[in-house]
Parts: sequence; C-alpha cells; structure tokens
Amino acid sequence: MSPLEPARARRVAVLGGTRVPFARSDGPYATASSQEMLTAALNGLTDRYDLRGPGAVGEFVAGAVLKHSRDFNLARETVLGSALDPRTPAYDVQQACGTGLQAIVAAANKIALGQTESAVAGGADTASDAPLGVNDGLRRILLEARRARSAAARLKALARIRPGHLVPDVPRNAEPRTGLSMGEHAAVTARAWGISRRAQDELAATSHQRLAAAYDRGFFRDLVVPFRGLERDQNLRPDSTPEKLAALKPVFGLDHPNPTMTAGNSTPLTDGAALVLLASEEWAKARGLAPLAYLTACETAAVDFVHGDVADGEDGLLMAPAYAVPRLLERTGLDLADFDVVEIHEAFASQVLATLAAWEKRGLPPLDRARLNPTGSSLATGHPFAATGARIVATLARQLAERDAPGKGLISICAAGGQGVTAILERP
Ligand SMILES: CC(=O)SCCNC(=O)CCNC(=O)[C@H](O)C(C)(C)COP(=O)(O)OP(=O)(O)OC[C@H]1O[C@@H](n2cnc3c(N)ncnc32)[C@H](O)[C@@H]1OP(=O)(O)O
Repeated sequence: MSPLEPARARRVAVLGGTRVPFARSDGPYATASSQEMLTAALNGLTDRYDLRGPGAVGEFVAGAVLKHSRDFNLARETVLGSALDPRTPAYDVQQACGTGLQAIVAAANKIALGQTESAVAGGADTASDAPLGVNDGLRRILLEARRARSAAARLKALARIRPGHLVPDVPRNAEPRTGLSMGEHAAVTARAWGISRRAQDELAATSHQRLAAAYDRGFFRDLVVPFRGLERDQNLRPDSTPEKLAALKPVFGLDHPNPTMTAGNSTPLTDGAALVLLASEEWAKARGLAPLAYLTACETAAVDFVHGDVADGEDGLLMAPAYAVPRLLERTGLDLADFDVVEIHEAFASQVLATLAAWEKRGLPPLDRARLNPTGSSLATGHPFAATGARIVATLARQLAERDAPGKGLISICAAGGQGVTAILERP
C-alpha cells in the first residue's frame, strides 16, 4: 500500500488496566508526585502483562491537569523512571478531566491506522502536590534580572521585590474566563435543570454501595495495584445512604435559596493515576493476551459557557456530553438502549442527573439506572482529574468481559473548559 492510500482502520483491543488506589488529597499520597503515581501504575501494568524488554510497547501517552514545569513531558519522564524499555516514545496530552480518555483515543487511533502495534495510555493528577507558581510580579522581576547585562542592572531589578511578591500563585479549581469554580458552575446547571438534593444524594450513595460491592467480589483484583499502604480507594464509604448524606451542609450555590450540592454529592479533590494497555489484535494474539473489549468509536464536543446565558442549563460548563453522546449515537447508528453499561464520570451527582435529563430532552430514551455506573464511579472512587478516563475504560472493559457475552458500553466524561469526551467499547 502506498503511504498516500488511506489506511483501513484496524480493531483496537483494550487488554487491561492498572491504577493505584485513589486517595483524598492531602492524605496518604500528600508527598507523592504525579510522576511517582504514574510510574507505580505503569510498573503494575508492565509486571502484569510482561511488558519488559525492547520495543514491547509502541508508545506511552499520558497527561496531568496539574503539572509541574519539571514534568515538561510527564509521559516521557515516567517511562525513563519505570520498568518499561527506556526507548519507548512518549508524549503528553491535556484536555482537563477528559485527558485520560483523550490520551487513550490518541493512542488507539495510531494502532487503528497501523502506525503502532501497542500502547499504554492514561493519566495522573495530584492536588496535594500542586505546582505552586512564583507570583507574576516576582516572575517578571526575576526574568528582568536574568536578562540584565551588568551587576548594577541586576541589583536594580531585584531591589523592586516587595513582601507581596512572595505570595505564591496557587492553581485554582476555577474557570479562568468566569472565575467560578467547577462546583459553582455545576450548581448553576443543577438549578436550571431542577435537580433535587434527594436525587443527588441517592446517586452518590449508590455509587459508594456499588463500588464497595465490586471490591468485595474481587472485581478490582486485576485493576488496582497497592500504593503507599492503600489497597482500596480511600474515599469509599460503603455505609453511605441517602439519609446520611442528607445531613451534610451545602457547599456550592450558597448565593441562592435551597442549595443542594454537598461534599457528599460532589467529588473530593483526589490524588491518583490510571493506565490501560491497548493493542492491535495481531499483537495481542502473538502475546497470548485475550482482548477484554474493543474501542470502536469516540466523539468530543464543546459548549460556549462563556458567552452563553450563565443560567442556561443547555450550555452549562459540564454539559458538553449532552451534545457529544447524541452525535456519537447518530454517527454509529446506535441507541442508548443498545448499551449494556453506561459509564458517566460523576464530577458531581447533579451534573450526571442534568446530563441524563438533557439526553432525554434530545430524544434519547430514559436510561435504565441498573446500567449506569454498575461498579460505582467518581463520587466513590474520587477523581484525580487526568486519571479518570483510564479508570473508566479499564473498569468498563472488565465489566464487558465479565459478562462473557457480546456487549456494548458507553463512556461520557465532562471536562473543565466546557468540553466532553465520549467513547464506545464493544465486546463482539
Ligand atoms: C469535570 C470535572 O470533573 S469538574 C470536578 C472537579 N472537581 C472538583 O471541583 C472538586 C470539588 N470538591 C471540592 O472542592 C471539595 O471536595 C468540597 C468543597 C466539595 C468539600 O471539601 P471539604 O469541605 O474539605 O470536604 P470534607 O471531605 O471535609 O467533607 C465535609 C464533610 O462531609 C463529610 N462527608 C463527605 N462525604 C461523605 C459521605 N459520602 N458520607 C458521609 N459524610 C461525608 C465529611 O466526613 C466531612 O464531615 P466533617 O465535617 O464532619 O468532617
């Protein structure tokens, strides 16, 4: 085939996944960097799937939302400190909370086009080890001092430093263009869609109960590698009930009557890392690895939450999947009812419920709740931003494989910046 001829897409197998247990920020992983957590996940995957040795993996694609300047190319630095062959090419991807899934899609597309045979993809994040920046005023003075051509000019620049310059630049969990936090944006959307407190608390309790049940039956045995003394997600509270959650005080949307969002029906700030192993069918067969599922389609969307009406539920910050999923279904000729499992990232319970309401408004059938996040999701596991995509892909692939029958799974992830990343996994 000439390089100018279009390549025929190959099927991309999801072979497995590994993550460290997720931890609440400023807890057990407070002194761990994203790179250390990503390395632990990568070494776990390398051991489990025997990925040592020259050229075992074609590419490593990963990312982090909160990144230190020393992690210029976090993925490559991680490879160099891991058990993987140091000659494995690696690069970073960043699409906020969609990072992990977008990294997986980028790697899968190369495999589909025959440009590589295998890849590891995912992400890591830590709010505990957040990259504090030098404040902008001080940064400008230091740059000027560095450029100075004489000692006198350097001293003159440095003499402008004032105590206020020592205040660090702390990354904010807020949209730069609106100044509102993710939670405040979600509270606006929750009001617009009339999402009740009770419905949010029920969804959150279900997430905890299902995650606990999945751990108890050994579902995560192959998916989680212990790290720093943790064997399960630290945020998990198996005894969560809507009644207990109803006692928590609201934390977002306090400027309106009857605020509904609490620490219990919102994800906590979380540290962790997750990865998946992807490959062509030929590569998997040659290594004797059975595909869990195939990544067969993906779709992204973005909403204009900046110029639109802030109180408009349609274009709320986290509502892009309400556009991406109908488009994905139209393009693939599938219906919501065709999916055995639907994995919606739970940034906030209200955002999941608003997404479901928006899908129905766009003519999709109501979702059978038994199929929604059957092994729990981010409200229970926690949400280390860039790690969530790989957690969900690995979890969904394992669920489809467990059924031991043909099946389909849908993934929907909302992201900061008004974006949504969605995908389909299938087991023929
Ligand atoms: C695209 C996206 O994904 S956007 C999403 C991005 N992520 C975010 O924006 C993170 C949002 N989360 C946050 O900012 C914070 O976690 C907050 C503001 C919600 C809560 O922060 P905190 O107040 O520090 O929460 P904290 O963990 O202390 O919990 C508050 C209380 O609720 C309790 N609680 C929390 N969850 C539960 C639960 N499931 N069951 C019972 N009690 C609970 C805690 O025990 C605590 O009780 P206490 O005050 O008696 O100790």
